[in-house]
Amino acid sequence: MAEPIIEMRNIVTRFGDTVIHDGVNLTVYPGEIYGILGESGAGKSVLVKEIIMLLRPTSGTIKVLGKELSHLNYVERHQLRRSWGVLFQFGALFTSLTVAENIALPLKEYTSIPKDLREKIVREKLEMVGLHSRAAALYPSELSGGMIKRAALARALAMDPKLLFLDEPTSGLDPIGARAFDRLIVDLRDALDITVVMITHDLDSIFTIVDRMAVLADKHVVAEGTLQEVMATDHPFVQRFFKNEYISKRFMGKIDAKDSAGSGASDVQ
Ligand SMILES: Nc1ncnc2c1ncn2[C@@H]1O[C@H](COP(=O)(O)OP(=O)(O)OP(=O)(O)O)[C@@H](O)[C@H]1O
Repeated sequence: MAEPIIEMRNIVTRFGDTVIHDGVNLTVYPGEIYGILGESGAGKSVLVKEIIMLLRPTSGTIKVLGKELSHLNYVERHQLRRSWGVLFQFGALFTSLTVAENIALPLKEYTSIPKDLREKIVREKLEMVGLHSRAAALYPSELSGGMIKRAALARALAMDPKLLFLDEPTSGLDPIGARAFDRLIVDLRDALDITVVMITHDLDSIFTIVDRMAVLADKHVVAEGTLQEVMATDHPFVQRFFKNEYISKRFMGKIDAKDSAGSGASDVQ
């Protein structure tokens, strides 16, 4: 198997006396769409913030792209940050900037690319996420929910990242928009050869586009692996989350289809 692109080992996270993670381990491999699942408050966002260096764990080690985060100096941290894009929940676009200005922001902040080239990159990224070039001049308040997500995704892709972090990417979208966004994630992964880590509660996404996942509960990763591996775990949260009749009826056909295809999640729509 390839070298992991992200490795978390024995992560402990405490805020004051409150323990959020008590020995979390997970491994993400290149090219995967990796899901992080768990109840509200389980510590999914904190875990991702630790990977992208917005928070430091109390103890434990995190390796991203072969680099151990706690060993990096200021310049190395700055360089590593350029290797990923992040789509926060609700898009988090700057409301006072147009879509084009939002997408160009990381390019302005991290590079000295001239304005005309920046504009070309913005056009490219808009096309990549399926937005019309007319969207460039619009402000976030003029966009639909789906367009905001796509614009925020375009901004996350501005620096040609190797890794993409998505926080509940389909939340707030209608079912058709959510499935279209799932397809976009798979297409981008395939076309750009990126690794995607996404926090999600969306069963459709979990059953159709996630390759491997970690389930956070009781301050630990209680299950990690493919859907079949995770569903074989008898932890009560996993049982509650996956094993009820509604889910079985709705999704079992899809599991079989994925199994018989014998390959990646993009086989199943
Ligand atoms: N900077 C912080 N300082 C103190 N406590 C924090 C901080 N960030 C998060 N927490 C706490 O850590 C716990 C886990 O939060 P986190 O946002 O990671 O949960 P989550 O699993 O992502 O939940 P949700 O699905 O609701 O977004 C929560 O109890 C939260 O209040």
